[in-house]
Amino acid sequence: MNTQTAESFVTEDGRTIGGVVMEMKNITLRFGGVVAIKDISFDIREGEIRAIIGPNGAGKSSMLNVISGFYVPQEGEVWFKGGKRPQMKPYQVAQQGIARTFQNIALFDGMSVLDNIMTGRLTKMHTNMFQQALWFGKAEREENQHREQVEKVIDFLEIQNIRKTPVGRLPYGLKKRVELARALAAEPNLLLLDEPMAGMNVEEKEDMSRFILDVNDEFGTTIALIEHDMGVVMDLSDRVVVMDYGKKIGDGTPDEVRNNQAVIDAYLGVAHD
Ligand SMILES: Nc1ncnc2c1ncn2[C@@H]1O[C@H](COP(=O)(O)OP(=O)(O)OP(=O)(O)O)[C@@H](O)[C@H]1O
Repeated sequence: MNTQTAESFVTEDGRTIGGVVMEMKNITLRFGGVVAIKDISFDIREGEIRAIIGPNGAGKSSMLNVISGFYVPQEGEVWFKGGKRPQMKPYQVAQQGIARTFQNIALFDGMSVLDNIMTGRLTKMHTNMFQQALWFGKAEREENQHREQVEKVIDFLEIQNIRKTPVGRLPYGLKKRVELARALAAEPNLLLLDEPMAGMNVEEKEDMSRFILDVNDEFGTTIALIEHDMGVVMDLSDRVVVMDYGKKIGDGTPDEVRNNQAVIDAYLGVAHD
């Protein structure tokens, strides 16, 4: 059954949230005897900022990896844009307009910021290496288009001054921003952020929060993120899924989640079934 809901609504801050674009239905994921995700269902609506939170080991990264095609769940279905998604490789998921960043930064340290961001365009490249090597007109035109998009992202994230710097020389907070830039270069409809503020100081977190809000606001990009900093999550998100020991224990607006007893218990370390 297609359970996609069509109603859209306008948030208090004037953003339009559309119908459901992604639906996780009864997802279970096991690693041998470890059940990382137990029968979890939730949806993501177009244009919203959706957080997945929970204590360490709750299964959050595993869930993001299911969405991005890195892990294949043993049970359950992933629905995207109203259709059941067949089993896909991560690059095929990326071609559907889903981009991600990683918990542990996954950039090429020896390459410049610009070249790292260019790799975000790979799923959109049509000419092959032979054509590029010979610099045929088509390849040249395509290269220019990619460069244009990358330059837009560099301007947007205010990293012009480091565009030629090798990534390995950058401080942590800026590396995280370059990772975001690479994901944005793919012009995603759905952006997955795995702990975008981890290891950042207060100022860097404020910058990153602003960029996430701006991406959502200016490009209408739907965002699903995992984040440990509660203040940040509650400020940024439209809705929050809470996981604990692989189960979903809460789902709703930040206020609803804040007042959910099971969530309060999980964060205080109170045992529950
Ligand atoms: N590749 C894997 N192989 C085996 N077990 C795994 C693998 N990935 C995750 N797990 C296990 O699945 C469970 C959920 O892990 P996961 O990393 O998804 O949690 P998390 O909520 O993202 O944790 P954290 O906040 O610490 O990153 C944990 O028990 C973890 O040890």
